[in-house]
Amino acid sequence: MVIKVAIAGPRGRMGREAVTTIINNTEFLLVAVLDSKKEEAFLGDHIPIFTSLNDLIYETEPDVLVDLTVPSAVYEHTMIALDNGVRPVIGTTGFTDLQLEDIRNKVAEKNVGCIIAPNFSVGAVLMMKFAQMAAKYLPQIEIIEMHHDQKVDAPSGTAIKTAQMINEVRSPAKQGHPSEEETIAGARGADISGMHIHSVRLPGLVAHQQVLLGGEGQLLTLRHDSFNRGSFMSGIELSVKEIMKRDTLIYGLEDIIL
Ligand SMILES: NC(=O)C1=CN([C@@H]2O[C@H](COP(=O)(O)OP(=O)(O)OC[C@H]3O[C@@H](n4cnc5c(N)ncnc54)[C@H](OP(=O)(O)O)[C@@H]3O)[C@@H](O)[C@H]2O)C=CC1
Ligand SMILES: O=C(O)C1=N[C@H](C(=O)O)C[C@H](O)C1
Repeated sequence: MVIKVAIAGPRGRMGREAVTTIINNTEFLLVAVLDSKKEEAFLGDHIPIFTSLNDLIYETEPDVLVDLTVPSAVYEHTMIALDNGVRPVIGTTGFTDLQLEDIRNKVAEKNVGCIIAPNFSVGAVLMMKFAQMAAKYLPQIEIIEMHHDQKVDAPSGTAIKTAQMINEVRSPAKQGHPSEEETIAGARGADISGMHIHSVRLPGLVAHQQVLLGGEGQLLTLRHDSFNRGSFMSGIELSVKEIMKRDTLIYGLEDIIL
């Protein structure tokens, strides 16, 4: 069975690459795209462009919605898709905890599968898993994530997910000197249960993360680099296929890759 896919955010850095990936895969049919504006009726010569997700779903009946947009739009897209029985595969980052909880409840209510993947690259998923394994033994941790300077959310979804996975094995604990003080606000980065996340934004970067785990006289560094957005495409293809078999919320690709 060919899977009917719609993509939200087709002009973006990720969306452009995802359009090509989905079109080139004979297991999928790209039925429509959702954009924030409509300068033309079609993408290429025949893929209709919509600015309303409700209209897109009504007219083209996709099985799966791949969302690669912005934090301010993705929650509404996810809820509309679930309400209409369309399975969301979400790459967009920047969800609040409350939004994630709402989506979890909506998935349970509708029995429609949904994947929220803060990072689609297998190397990044492995880095997060290795960090979780290592955190049992080296629980003093700083995460440094580095991205291109057009990214709107900080910290990255990957860094937050890494900290959440580490939190499953690490008890909350303040790190550094007990009475340390920031003389310039933000110097120690964001604090998640005592771990610190530092966000770097520079032109030329794509997506990079280091997890530093310190111990007496030693440092373990786990590092992953995405040098281009092709690194995320096999994770999108896998997610689209996998979500057709699921009816729960999958938050993080580790649950289907590892
Ligand atoms: N999970 C993963 O592996 C990865 C996730 N990401 C995440 O994916 C998202 C997109 O990243 P990136 O491609 O770099 O971002 P871009 O800013 O390049 O692309 C976002 C696109 O979404 C469009 N858009 C904005 N609002 C809407 C809307 N309401 N409906 C439809 N389209 C809309 C924008 O159009 P316009 O500019 O005209 O408003 C733009 O074309 C980010 O959240 C990023 O963090 C990125 C890489 C990998
Ligand atoms: O905005 C990006 O580029 C990326 N966003 C995701 C994130 O926030 O973790 C995934 C990857 O790091 C690229």
